[in-house]
Amino acid sequence: MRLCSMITLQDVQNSCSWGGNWFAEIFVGKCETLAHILASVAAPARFRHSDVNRKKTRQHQWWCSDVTFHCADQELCEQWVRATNEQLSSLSMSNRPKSLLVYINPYGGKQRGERIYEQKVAPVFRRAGIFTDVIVTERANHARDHLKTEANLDKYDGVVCVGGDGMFSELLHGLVTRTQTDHDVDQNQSDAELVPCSLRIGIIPAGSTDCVCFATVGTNDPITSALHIVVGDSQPMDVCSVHQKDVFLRYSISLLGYGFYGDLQAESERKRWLGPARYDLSGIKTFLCHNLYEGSISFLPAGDNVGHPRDKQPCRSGCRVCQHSKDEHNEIRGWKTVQGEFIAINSASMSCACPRCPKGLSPFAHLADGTTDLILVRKCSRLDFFRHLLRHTNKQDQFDHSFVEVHRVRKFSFQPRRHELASPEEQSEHLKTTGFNPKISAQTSAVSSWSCDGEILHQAAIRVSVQHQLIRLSTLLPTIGPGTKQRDAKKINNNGKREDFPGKL
Ligand SMILES: Nc1ncnc2c1ncn2[C@@H]1O[C@H](COP(=O)(O)OP(=O)(O)OP(=O)(O)O)[C@@H](O)[C@H]1O
Repeated sequence: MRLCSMITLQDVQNSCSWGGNWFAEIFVGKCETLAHILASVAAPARFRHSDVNRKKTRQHQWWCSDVTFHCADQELCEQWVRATNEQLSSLSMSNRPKSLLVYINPYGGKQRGERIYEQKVAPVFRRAGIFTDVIVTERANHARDHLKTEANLDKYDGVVCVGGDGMFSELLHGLVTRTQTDHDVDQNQSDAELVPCSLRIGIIPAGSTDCVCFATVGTNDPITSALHIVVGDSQPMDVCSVHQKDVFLRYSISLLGYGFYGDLQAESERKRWLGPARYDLSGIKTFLCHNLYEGSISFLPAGDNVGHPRDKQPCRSGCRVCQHSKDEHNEIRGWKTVQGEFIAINSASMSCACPRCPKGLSPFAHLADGTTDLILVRKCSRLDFFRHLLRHTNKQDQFDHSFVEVHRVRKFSFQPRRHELASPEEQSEHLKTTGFNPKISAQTSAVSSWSCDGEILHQAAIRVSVQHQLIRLSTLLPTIGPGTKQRDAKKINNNGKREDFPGKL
C-alpha cells in the first residue's frame, strides 16, 4: 500500500523480453521512493521506470530519466510490475492517449520534421505504449483535407502535428471543420455556436517560428512537447472565427494582424526560399515602408471579470480568469467604434510570445477566457513605432504610448476606408505594377492584408468572433512565463507552489 500512495503520476505499460532477461517498461511520473526500494534488490530480472523531470537550467524543458530495477528472481519482479501496473491503472489515467494520428510536414522550418519525429518523438511514444498512425504530408493542406473528410477519428485519442504554426493551423482547420460537419453546424454563419472538438491537438515544434508551441509550452523542444502529450496534459483554447459577410474565411488561435504584420507576412511568403531569415529581412523592409491604413474598427468589449490587457495578470496553469470565464458570457455591453489611420491592427488571442519576442505582443492575454486583445497602433513617426517595437523585447510596457490603445474584446469587425482590390488576380496585377502588394506607396492610405496565424488573408473587411474553449491542446501552461528567469521560478518554489507539473506530483 505504501507503494501506491507514493505513485502519484501514472502510467504503466508493456512488458517484453529484452536481452534474455524479463524486462518491463513503466512510464510514470515522478516516483523517487519507489526507485530506492527496488534498486536495493539485486539480480538478473529487472524492469525500467521512466520519470518525467524538469530541467534545472531551463525551467520549461522536460526530460525523461530512466531507472532500471534489478530483482532477485523473475517472479518477484513480475509481482512488482503487476502491483505497480494495478495501482497505476486505478489512478485516473483517462487523459493519457493510447492512440494518436501524427502528421509530419517534411518541408516546414529547416525541413527536419521527419528526423525530429523519428529521433526524438517516436521513441517517447513507443516507450509509453502509444499506438501511432503517421502521415508525412505530400502537399500543402494535405493534413487539413485528410482530417476534414477521410480520417477515421474514432480510432484516435488525439492528433499531433510535427511542423510550424502553418501546419498547426492546418490541423486546427481540419479538426474544427470536421467537428462542425459531424454536428451539422454551418461555419458560414458568423453567429453560429461552434461545437468544441473532442480530440486534443499536440504540437511537436519543427517549423521556423513555432509561436503557438512556445506560447503554450514555454519552450520549443520536441521532447518536452512529446512528454506533455504522453502524460495526457490538456489546455483549453479559444479560437477566433473570421468571416467576411456570411462567408467563413479562417480560424485563428494566435495573431490576426493587419497593416504591419499583414505586410510582413505577405513579404516573407515571397521570400520563403530564404528560410527563417526571411522574417528578419521582411521585417526591416516593412518597417522602412511605414505604411498607414485608414479604416474603422468596431468591437464588443469584454466584461471586467476577464481583466484588462495591462493588468499584469498572466495566463498560467490553472488560470482563474479562464476557469471563471464561462459565467461572463451573458454580459451585455455595447459595441464601440474607433476610426483613423493605423500602422497596425493586431488581435492577440494569446501572448504570442516567441524566442524573438519573449513577452509576446500581448503578454497578459488569456488563452481560454473567450476574449482577444485588440491592439491599435495609430499613425506615428517611424522612430516612435520603432520604440514601440523595441518594447516587445524589453521589460517596458509596449502599450504605454499615446498612439497605442488596447482593448480586451469578444468580437470585432474592421472596415477599410477604401474599397478592397476585388480579386487575387487584381492584387497580383497591383503587385507587378507597384512592387509591393497591395499598397500603393508609403504614407498612402490603401488596403493591406491580414496575417492570420502566419497565413495571408487577402480580404481586409472582416468580422471576428472569439469561440470560447473550442479546442484543447496537449499541453499545460507553465506556472511561470516563457522568458522568466530561474531565480523568479525559485521564488515560486520557496512559496511552496509547484511549477510545471500541476496536479501531477
Ligand atoms: N508536404 C508539403 N509540401 C509543401 N507544403 C506543405 C506540405 N505540408 C504542409 N505544407 C505547408 O507548409 C506551410 C509551412 O509549414 P510550417 O508551418 O510547418 O513551417 P514554417 O512556415 O517554416 O514554420 P512557422 O509557421 O512556424 O513559421 C504550411 O502552411 C503547410 O500548409
